[in-house]
Amino acid sequence: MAPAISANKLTKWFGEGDLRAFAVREVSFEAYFGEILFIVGPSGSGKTTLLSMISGILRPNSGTVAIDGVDIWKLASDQIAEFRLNKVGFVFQDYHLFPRLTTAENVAIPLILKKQNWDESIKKAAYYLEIVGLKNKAELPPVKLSGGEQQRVALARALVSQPDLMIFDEPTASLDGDTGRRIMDFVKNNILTDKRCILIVTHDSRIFEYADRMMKMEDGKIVGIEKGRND
Ligand SMILES: Nc1ncnc2c1ncn2[C@@H]1O[C@H](COP(=O)(O)OP(=O)(O)OP(=O)(O)O)[C@@H](O)[C@H]1O
Repeated sequence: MAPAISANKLTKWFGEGDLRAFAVREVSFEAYFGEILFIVGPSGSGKTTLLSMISGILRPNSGTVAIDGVDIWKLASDQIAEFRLNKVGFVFQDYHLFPRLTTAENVAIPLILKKQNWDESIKKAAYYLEIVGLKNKAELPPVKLSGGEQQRVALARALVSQPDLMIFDEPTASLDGDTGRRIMDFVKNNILTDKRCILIVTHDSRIFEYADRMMKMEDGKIVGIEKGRND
């Protein structure tokens, strides 16, 4: 089986000439199905830039990234968009929920984008809301939900496409310690499968115990990969 992610000498710079600054330099690593890999490192060390290249958002200047054996930056741009929609589930730090839509409609968005039937999409959204324990909140707008509940709506929305790769950007930053741990317990027990790889960028040391491995970045480079404390 191919690794979930295989990055080879991924490099991204911004600016040209004297102003050229490297955000990510020749980063190579593999991540595997069935693991939770944390990416940690100081602000500005290149974590978001790296995630953006892995998930088909930002084209590298050089290097390659294969997701489940597919070299994504060799795909045509419409295929890259399809890859993003089908293979990657994003959970953003501030959830990115649409305030005027109900919780179920928010979760259904990826299906609507894939031109699936509205009623079917809402039905599937209800199913994933049940998985994240929010079955009875389907009709509410996000503003009526707590921070932890909104985080779970974002999770449900990332799950509806059945992605192989789930990417969480600071998933617990705005949550209290208990809620953060509940979310991470949920991710570990209900979302991680042996066919899924979860990548988490975080500064939150309260959740480091959930990492199978931790990759540390500094100044655009990987300076260490160690086994996490997760057993
Ligand atoms: N669009 C851009 N244009 C110019 N420079 C950029 C751009 N995006 C990122 N950078 C620079 O690249 C470097 C890495 O940024 P990046 O956002 O990847 O770091 P990070 O580790 O995710 O930081 P944080 O933890 O603060 O989110 C930084 O020096 C940043 O200023």
